[in-house]
Amino acid sequence: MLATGRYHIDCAERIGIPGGDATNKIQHKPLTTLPAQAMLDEGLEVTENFLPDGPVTIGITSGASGPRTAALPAMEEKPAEGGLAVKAAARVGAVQDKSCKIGGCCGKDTPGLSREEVLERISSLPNWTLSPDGASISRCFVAKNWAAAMNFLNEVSTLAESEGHHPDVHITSYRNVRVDLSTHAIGGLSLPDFVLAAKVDEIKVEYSPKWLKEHGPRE
Ligand SMILES: C[C@H](O)[C@H](O)[C@H]1CNC2=NC(N)=NC(=O)C2=N1
Repeated sequence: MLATGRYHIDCAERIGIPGGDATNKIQHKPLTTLPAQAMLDEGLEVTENFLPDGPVTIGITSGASGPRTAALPAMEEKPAEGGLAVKAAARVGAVQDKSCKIGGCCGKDTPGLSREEVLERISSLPNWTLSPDGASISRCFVAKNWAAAMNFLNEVSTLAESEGHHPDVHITSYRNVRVDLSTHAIGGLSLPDFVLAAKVDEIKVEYSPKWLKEHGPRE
């Protein structure tokens, strides 16, 4: 039995690279790439012909804390047009709900994250805090003025629409900004929340100089 490689993927969509491309490919996270980078689809590699010709035995594990709902479909689905991943992802609700592109799922079947996964992922998002009930993450800051607050939230809005995943946004006292993220469909946190949070952190902010002095520089 030919030994194949071992690949770290976050959802079945990474197999076969959806879009009708049923070739023998896998997009995976090398050990040298940090989870926070992978959440932004950075540092991923595509390995072609990752399965050898002829009969193979594939072992699939969702790992100690990975969601079974993400691994099971990959086991049950027969390879089909568009690759195993597209069929499997459809079972996880990704393809059915095209509006949400991040992580490929935003429906009632969206796998929630375990407490351990939430704590691991939020540790790579220093601007964000976990709600007391563990069901959402928030980012708060004071902007320079109303225009700065609105400019930021307008960019958040454009990002949310392009990703099909939407935060709750607030402006109080004309420039205090708060962004809350959770996955409404499951009433809790899932991968899309952390991916969107990382992308929100890439938006330039004009902070209140006083707030910035009190809270330290923001990257
Ligand atoms: C139909 C629509 O795509 C879905 O309701 C999407 C929209 N944006 C979403 N955003 C968030 N945060 N959670 C969701 O469950 C969600 N679902």
